Amino acid sequence: MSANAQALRLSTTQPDFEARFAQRLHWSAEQDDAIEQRVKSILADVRTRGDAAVLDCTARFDGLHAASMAALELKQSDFKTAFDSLPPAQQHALQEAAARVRRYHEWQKRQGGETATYRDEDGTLLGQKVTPLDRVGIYVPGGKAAYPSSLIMNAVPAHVAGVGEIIMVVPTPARGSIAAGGSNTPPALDGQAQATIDSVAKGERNPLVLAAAHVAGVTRAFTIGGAQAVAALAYGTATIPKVDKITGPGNAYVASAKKHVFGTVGIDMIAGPSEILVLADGSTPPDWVAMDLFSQAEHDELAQAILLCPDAAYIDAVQAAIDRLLPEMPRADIIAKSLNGRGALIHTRSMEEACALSNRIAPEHLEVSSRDPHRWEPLLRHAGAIFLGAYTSESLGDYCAGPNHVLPTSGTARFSSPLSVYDFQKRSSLIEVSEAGAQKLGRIASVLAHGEGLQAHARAAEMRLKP
Ligand SMILES: NC(=O)c1ccc[n+]([C@@H]2O[C@H](COP(=O)([O-])OP(=O)(O)OC[C@H]3O[C@@H](n4cnc5c(N)ncnc54)[C@H](O)[C@@H]3O)[C@@H](O)[C@H]2O)c1
Ligand SMILES: N[C@H](CO)Cc1c[nH]c[nH+]1
Ligand SMILES: [Zn+2]
Repeated sequence: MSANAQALRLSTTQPDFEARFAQRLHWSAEQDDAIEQRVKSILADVRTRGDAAVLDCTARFDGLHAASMAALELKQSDFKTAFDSLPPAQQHALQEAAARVRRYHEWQKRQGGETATYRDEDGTLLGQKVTPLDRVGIYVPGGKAAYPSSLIMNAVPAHVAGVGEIIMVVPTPARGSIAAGGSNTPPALDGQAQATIDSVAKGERNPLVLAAAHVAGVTRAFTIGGAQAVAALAYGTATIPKVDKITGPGNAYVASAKKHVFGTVGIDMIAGPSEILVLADGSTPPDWVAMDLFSQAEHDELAQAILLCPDAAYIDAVQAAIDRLLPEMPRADIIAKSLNGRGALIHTRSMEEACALSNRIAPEHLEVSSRDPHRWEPLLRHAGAIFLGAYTSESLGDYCAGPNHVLPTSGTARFSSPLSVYDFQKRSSLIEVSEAGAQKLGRIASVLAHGEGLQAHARAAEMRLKP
C-alpha cells in the first residue's frame, strides 16, 4: 500500500484562517476516558497487590508471562553482555552520545545547579543548598519502538545531579501483545494460571537499550511498562523500590499514570505526541525540510509537523519533496497519517508573522531553517528547543547534540522547560541570622506578625531583640 501525504495547506490571508488553524492545533485523545478508567484501576491494583498485580498486568498488556518479579529484573551483567556484543560502530555511537549529553548537563549544573550563599552587611548568611534526589525512577518507552536515546537523556542528567539510585523500567512486549500494537482488547486476567508459568516468555529485550544502560549506568532495571510500572515506582512493591520522582516519556497510559501519582512522587512533565515546527525563509533545500518534518511524524500517527514560510513557491517545493521522499520511508504509513491528520504547511505574510504564529503554537521542537537564524531567534519566545540554521536538523538534538530531548509538548513550552539536571535536584533555603541581623529583621517580623494576629511569631522575633 503506497501512503500519500497531503498536509493541510493554509495561508494567514485566508478569511477563515484562525478557525482552521485552531482546529488543526486542537489535540484530544479520543480514548481519554477509557484510558483514564483503566489507568485508575491498574494503579489501585498495584497499590493493593504489589508485585502480584505488576506480574498480572505485564502478562495481560505486554504478553510477558513471568512467575516472579525476579524473572523481570535485568542484571548489570545483561547490560555488559549486550554492550560487548554490539558492533563497534554502535558501541562508539552510544558512548559519544552519552559523553556529549554528560558534558552539556555538567555545564548546565554549573549554571545555577550548585549550592551558593551570600552575606548581608551585618553578617547574616542567605543562600540555597542544592541536594540531589535520593532515588529516581526513569521510564524508558518500549511499546512500539525502543529508545536507547531516551535512556541516556534520563539517566545521564540524573547521574550528573548526583542521584544515588536510578531504577529503570522498560517494557519488553512480546510480538502481537497489546503494547506491541496487537489486539486492543485485553484478555481477562487469569493470575492463578499465569503463576504456574515459570519463566519469562518471548519478551523482546532490545540490545541497544541494554547496552545504553551499561553506558549511562542504572542501579536496577525491570522489564515492565505502562501504568503498572509507574504505579510500582510510585508506591513501591516488595521487589521494586519506591522512588522520589519519576521521569521519562511514554504513551497515553504512562502519561495518565504519571498525572495520577503526582504528589505521591514528583514527576518531570506530562508528555504528549512529538511535534516539530519548521520556520523557513526558503533558503534550505526543500528535501531537508521535508525529511525534518518526517522525522517527528514517524514517531506517532498523532505527532504534529508544521511548516511556516512566507514563500508560497517554496512550500510547493517542500510538498513535492514530501511526495517524492515518502515512498522510500519504512514508516511511511505512520508519517502519512500524522501529516494528513495533524500536519500543516502554512503560508505567512512574512517571517515576522511566522515567528508570532510559532509563539502561539509553542512547539516542542522549533527549527529556524533560515540563512540568518539569529535575526529571528530574538523574536521566538516559546519552544521546548530551538534549532538554529539549516545544518541543525532536529534529529541531531534527539540523539547527540547534548541538550535533553525530553521536552514540553502541546503548548506547555509556554510555562515549562526541557528535562534537566535541575529535575534531579531540589533546593533548600539556607538562613543564618547574625545577632546584629536579628535586631533588624526582628523589628520587621514583629510588626508584620502582629498585623497577622500571630503573637507567637511576634514574640519569637522580639525575644531576640536587645533591650
Ligand atoms: N518526548 C520524548 O522525549 C519521547 C521520547 C521517546 C518516545 N516518545 C513517545 O513515547 C511514546 C512511547 O509509546 P509506546 O507505546 O511505544 O511505549 P510505552 O512504553 O510508553 O507504552 C507501552 C506500555 O503501554 C501499556 N499499554 C499499551 N496498550 C495498553 C492497553 N490497551 N491497556 C493498558 N496498557 C496498555 C503497556 O503496559 C505497555 O507496557 C510514543 O508516543 C513516542 O513518540 C517520546
Ligand atoms: N523526538 C523525540 C522526542 O519528541 C525523541 C526521540 C528519541 N528517539 C528519536 N527521537
Ligand atoms: Zn525524535
